[in-house]
Amino acid sequence: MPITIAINGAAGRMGQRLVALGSEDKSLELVACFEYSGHPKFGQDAGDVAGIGELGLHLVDQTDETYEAIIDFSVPEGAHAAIERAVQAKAALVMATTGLEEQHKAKIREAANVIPIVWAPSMSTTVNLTMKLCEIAADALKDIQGGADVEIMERHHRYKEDSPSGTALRFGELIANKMGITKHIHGREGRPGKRPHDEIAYHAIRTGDNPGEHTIIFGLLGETMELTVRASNRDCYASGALQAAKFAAGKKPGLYSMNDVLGL
Ligand SMILES: NC(=O)C1=CN([C@@H]2O[C@H](COP(=O)(O)OP(=O)(O)OC[C@H]3O[C@@H](n4cnc5c(N)ncnc54)[C@H](O)[C@@H]3O)[C@@H](O)[C@H]2O)C=CC1
Ligand SMILES: O=C(O)C1=N[C@H](C(=O)O)C[C@H](O)C1
Repeated sequence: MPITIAINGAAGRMGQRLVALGSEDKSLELVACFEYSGHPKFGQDAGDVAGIGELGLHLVDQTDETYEAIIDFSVPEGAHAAIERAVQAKAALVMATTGLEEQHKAKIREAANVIPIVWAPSMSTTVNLTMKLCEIAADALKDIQGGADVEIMERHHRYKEDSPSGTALRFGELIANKMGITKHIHGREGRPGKRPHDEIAYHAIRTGDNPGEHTIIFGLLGETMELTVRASNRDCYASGALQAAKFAAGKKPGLYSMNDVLGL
């Protein structure tokens, strides 16, 4: 039997790719497409909006359908609604929205007591693999003579609302934990003076339609290592989220990561 899924934020850039890929996947059945009622395409057929032709599923803000998993790519308020929907439906939740505030994060942790939740700032396989590689690098370089400076650059499309990306922040958190770094700064201007070692700096670039790239720089005296991971379109995130929904449906309550989903 296919796993029944719902998508929250279904008319968005990511939502449309989830509708397209989710409706093609024979192991899944797309049963609900949620959207904000003020969206200009609210009420329209979700397949038409996604550019794949009529699916017979409309963009709604409520439904009588039951589903085993809900995938959220929306905004913080939408994420809040998705958590409530998942708890009410006793469904698994895939939480992909970034830029969440502490109140939303606390709500996710609380909900994980009653439902299974996969929560990750990036559902991409190569991004999660690069995170592992960065942890290895950070561990190896933490005590290197002369020190290793870590800086994180990310590039995204002009429409992105949060900065730096959730993925950049996660890279920084993982590296900081390994290297014992406590200071996180965002860009530099004026005369900040000599760079302290105990610092990770984030640089966020917003141009055009870039679907996302991250470069993590480990700068030593005499040599530099850079790890770059780059999406060429959004399907790496959408297919990862669908894989996460299959993984989580029917699992016991708890918080799961993409490492759990991907077996990394
Ligand atoms: N974890 C991951 O792998 C990835 C995460 N993201 C994150 O996903 C989020 C969405 O990204 P995009 O699709 O590019 O944004 P988008 O702005 O194109 O789509 C967001 C959609 O959510 C809808 N929405 C707003 N309020 C809502 C509500 N209360 N209930 C349901 N839907 C609501 C909007 O109308 C819009 O259609 C962002 O936070 C982004 O950073 C994006 C790509 C990958
Ligand atoms: O908004 C986006 O587009 C993306 N957001 C996520 C993030 O903030 O990390 C993931 C990906 O980089 C695309």
